[in-house]
Amino acid sequence: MAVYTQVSAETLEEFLAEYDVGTLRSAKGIAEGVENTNYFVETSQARFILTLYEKRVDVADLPYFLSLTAHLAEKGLPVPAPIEDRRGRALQDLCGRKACLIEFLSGVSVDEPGVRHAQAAGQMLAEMHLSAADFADRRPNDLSVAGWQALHHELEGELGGISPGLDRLVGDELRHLAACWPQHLLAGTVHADLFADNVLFSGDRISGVIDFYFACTDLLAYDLAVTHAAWAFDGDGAARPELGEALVAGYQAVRPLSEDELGALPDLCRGAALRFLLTRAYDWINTPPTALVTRKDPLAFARRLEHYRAA
Ligand SMILES: Nc1ncnc2c1ncn2[C@@H]1O[C@H](COP(=O)(O)OP(=O)(O)O)[C@@H](O)[C@H]1O
Ligand SMILES: N[C@@H](CCOP(=O)(O)O)C(=O)O
Repeated sequence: MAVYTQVSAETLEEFLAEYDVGTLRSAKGIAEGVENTNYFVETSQARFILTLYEKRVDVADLPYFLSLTAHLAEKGLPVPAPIEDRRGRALQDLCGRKACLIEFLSGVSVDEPGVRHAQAAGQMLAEMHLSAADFADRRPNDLSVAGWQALHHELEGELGGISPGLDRLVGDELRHLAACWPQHLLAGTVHADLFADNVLFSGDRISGVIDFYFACTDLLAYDLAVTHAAWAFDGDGAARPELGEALVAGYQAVRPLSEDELGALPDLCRGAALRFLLTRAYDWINTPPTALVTRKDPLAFARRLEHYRAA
């Protein structure tokens, strides 16, 4: 459930009156998602998503995220463009939150992706990397090695409560990654959270890429590693190598990886698995049982990490 902030029909009508988008026909809260409040809005002219940014999004980052999606949409990628009101403003204040009216993209996310989905996801990721090459804004990745160390420090002593040995696994892995994390690979603008629930498909074709709220400036190959950790395993965490291969092949069909990137990929995948292990563990420990949000299982990424370490 992700409708944290209620918007009445009257308030929404007033809000839409600032835009050239027609008049309100219907609005419905969207249950999927965890971070923000999302409404599906239909007007006499078109369909939209209305997002109200909740507490975990840093308001100072919003102009970066909105400029990036506008940039990619202008390049013709299926990325939801922020809609501007008559005065040219995309970022608004609504019901005590920052808010944005966003282009609606059709399609559905796939629960159990197949090889063709993974191949298309890899291709799309590379297309986004190329299309963002001239995007000038920068945002450091606060969830890279230093961020993982800080998270581990906060969680120390508590990880064992999730699973015995987890604290040791994370500590060992952090020491390894801090010592070998690549510094000189090609960097650029990355999505950093391209999980299957953020990719909309119409058949085998990608009709939408959403949720750019972890986007940042980091190694392009790390973004591929994040996508690998997200896509190349089944729901129980068992490896699906054919999906991983299809993903990397799709990526390389658009942007071939350098020798150095290929060589670094195993460690980058370990880092990606650790990143989601840590953020999920943080949420696991800090989300009160009464919260509306369903916590995601950190151990699914501990299993991925073990897989990458063994490989
Ligand atoms: N531009 C869009 N077009 C169509 N559906 C969207 C769009 N943006 C979000 N959604 C829908 O809203 C849901 C939640 O969006 P998401 O950005 O993942 O939320 P959160 O950031 O809270 O996790 C998605 O699963 C999707 O169904
Ligand atoms: N993809 C992350 C969680 C981020 O949540 P999202 O709903 O904003 O994609 C994970 O699976 O841990």
